[in-house]
Amino acid sequence: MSHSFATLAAFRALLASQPAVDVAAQDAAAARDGQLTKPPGALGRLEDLAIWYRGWRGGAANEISAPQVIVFAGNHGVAARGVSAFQAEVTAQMVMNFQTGGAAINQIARSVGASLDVVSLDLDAPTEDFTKAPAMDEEAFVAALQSGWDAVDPQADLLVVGEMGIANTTSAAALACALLGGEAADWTGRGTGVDDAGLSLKTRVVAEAVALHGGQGDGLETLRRLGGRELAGMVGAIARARALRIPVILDGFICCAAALCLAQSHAGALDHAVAGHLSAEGGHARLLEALGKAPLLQLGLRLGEASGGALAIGVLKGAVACHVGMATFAEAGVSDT
Ligand SMILES: Cc1cc2ncn([C@H]3O[C@H](COP(=O)(O)O)[C@@H](O)[C@H]3O)c2cc1C
Ligand SMILES: O=C(O)c1cccnc1
Repeated sequence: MSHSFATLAAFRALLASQPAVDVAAQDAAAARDGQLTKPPGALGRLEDLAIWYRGWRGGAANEISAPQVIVFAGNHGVAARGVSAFQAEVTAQMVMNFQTGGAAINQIARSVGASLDVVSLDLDAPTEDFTKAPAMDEEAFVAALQSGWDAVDPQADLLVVGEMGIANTTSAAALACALLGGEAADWTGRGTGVDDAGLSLKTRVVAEAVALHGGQGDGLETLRRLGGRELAGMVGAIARARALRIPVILDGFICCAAALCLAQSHAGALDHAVAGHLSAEGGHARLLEALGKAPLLQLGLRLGEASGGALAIGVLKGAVACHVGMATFAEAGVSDT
């Protein structure tokens, strides 16, 4: 079942009626986990992951065979302030690179057996510079949420969302600072690699943006003001995955900043999501702590493009494969003491 929502109020209403975890499926998975041929707890977090995954999928126990990766692309008015080490044209150029298979995410998605969709969101119409005005009006914001909602494949059994958008670590830092407090400097990192002068300019820009838009509304309203189309696209997709009972792996700092907006508007809206990795971008560790999510991987990545989340597909596949395929002590004739 798909929905279109003409207004933000309609999207909020959908969020209020999302499915909960299937407790019976979760309990059955926990019971099965206890009977598998291994010392109790010996598969560590893989055991919790498998139980969590089965709880959200419900129904028959299957291995993960149809993971979907979606990369949303958008352009930011604030890029004109010089907050990135790269120019805004790179967003569209990288979309071409995704389409011809030349980016990191193309290789990673293929290596873990995931499909890859790239959703380009009005690259010719950057959002407003949010140091001067809200990034998006409601119409643009809702359209981006809807694009994310529509991009999820109902046949997928796992979703990873990520982004491409020059200057979007500035947007992510402003969102985290506005919603979680602290100083702009606590949340502002080097992104694509700005130098010291660039970092201090970027920190001032984040502070200006938070002074203008902080405390003006809940997570979704803050996302409209300080976010971007690709961040809103990720939020729409995470919400649609919940409606379809598709578990989600979050990517790095930018993805988690977008996800934070959803969680701050609707408590529990990320219960069907895990954190794929800890990014090297300053602020991600604190952001994950606020989300209450421990990362699956820590590889020093600071790329975005869903790359860290997609790498974590392999971990989740391994967890579910063990859960589904292992013999129980009784089946294998292995003594359980
Ligand atoms: C060639 C290239 C490929 C990328 N792939 C992801 N990003 C990442 O860098 C950007 C965020 O950093 P900032 O806020 O400093 O602009 C985003 O587009 C993010 O996806 C890239 C950036 C570049 C330059
Ligand atoms: O963690 C991320 O999402 C990230 C970090 C730096 C640049 N682009 C993305």
